[in-house]
Amino acid sequence: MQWRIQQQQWTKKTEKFLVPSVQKAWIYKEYGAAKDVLQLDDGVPVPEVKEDQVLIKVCAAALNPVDFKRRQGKFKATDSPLPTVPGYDVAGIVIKVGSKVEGFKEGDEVYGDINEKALDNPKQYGSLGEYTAVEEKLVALKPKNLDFTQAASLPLAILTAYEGLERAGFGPGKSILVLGGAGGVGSLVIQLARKVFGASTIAATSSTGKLEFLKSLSTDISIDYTKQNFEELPEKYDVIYDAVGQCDKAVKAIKGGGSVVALTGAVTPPGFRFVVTSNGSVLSKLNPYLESGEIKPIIDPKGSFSFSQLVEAFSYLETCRATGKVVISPI
Ligand SMILES: NC(=O)C1=CN([C@@H]2O[C@H](COP(=O)(O)OP(=O)(O)OC[C@H]3O[C@@H](n4cnc5c(N)ncnc54)[C@H](OP(=O)(O)O)[C@@H]3O)[C@@H](O)[C@H]2O)C=CC1
Ligand SMILES: CC[C@H]1OC(C)=C(O)C1=O
Repeated sequence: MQWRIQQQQWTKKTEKFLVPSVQKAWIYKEYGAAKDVLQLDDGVPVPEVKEDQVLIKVCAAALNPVDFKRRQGKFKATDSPLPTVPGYDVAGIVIKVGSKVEGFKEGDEVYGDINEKALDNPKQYGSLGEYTAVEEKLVALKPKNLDFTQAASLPLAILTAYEGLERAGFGPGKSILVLGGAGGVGSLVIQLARKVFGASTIAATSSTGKLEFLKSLSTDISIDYTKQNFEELPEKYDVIYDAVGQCDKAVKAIKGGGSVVALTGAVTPPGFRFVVTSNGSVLSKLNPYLESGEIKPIIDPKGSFSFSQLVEAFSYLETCRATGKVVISPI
């Protein structure tokens, strides 16, 4: 039976929303390729709201590589049970709050990464559905100047960018090289390094066609990796932020005492790995930079993909050629 909310029913006085018991969501019941395992199901249960959670009517959701790596079974040892509704990044409207929620009310427009630990028992019911439940500590009020598509593009990537720079001890007057500067995380590392952390010099790598994009993000040095090997160039850096998986080369390009943030791939000392922790308070702390326009969300030039185009969207993300973020909107 096709189940849909014909319209949100609420009374202006109480602003109560009717919460359905089932929803339309993308699911996979086994690990595998997007075209083989993703199904659009209109009978998926709407998750119960726990006392510290809010229920969000999803307006937009962004894709991350962790979504496809998880669906491929790369983290099955610590995954939640199948079937899975994928999706970490969400932007939407709070329609129900748990009994102990203090920071949000029904009708609030919010955004966040719904999984506190990306790989440790991520939620079974993710953001690629009409509704998702998430702890209030993991979400923040949506920046006033951003639409839901722009807001959904940010959480996991900007939290990763910020946490990696913090862990590396990056700060004013320091130099950084960003490997993968055109990607979802890299494009935010460049912006945060400049606007929040006070970098002296920012370099980044990309292919030929994205060099101008890197410069638009404020890089001082834009390296075309199809023509030059960064590790063979004379410049050395206080921090190298590796969003590609080139830690073995990066350790040859740091200054004495420098560090390499290794998001993916093998880690060579003094490089280090971390797995992003979701945190609504960090998003709130960054909101002024977003609302002032100092930090800008980057949506891939293909634009957002519709809810029904999820398989195409993952196929594109899995080429590892996306510029900025791949977003699913509207939902
Ligand atoms: N440890 C953690 O907590 C986290 C880890 N990650 C991981 O970090 C990696 C990056 O994530 P994300 O930014 O979302 O990925 P994206 O899919 O957004 O990255 C795509 C970008 O990568 C660039 N790229 C690909 N190969 C190279 C290369 N050899 N040199 C320079 N740039 C390159 C592409 O530019 P071009 O087309 O010019 O090559 C493209 O713009 C992923 O492996 C992801 O799994 C992400 C978030 C958290
Ligand atoms: C081990 C890094 C893993 O964690 C996240 C969030 C990714 O995208 C990864 O590849």
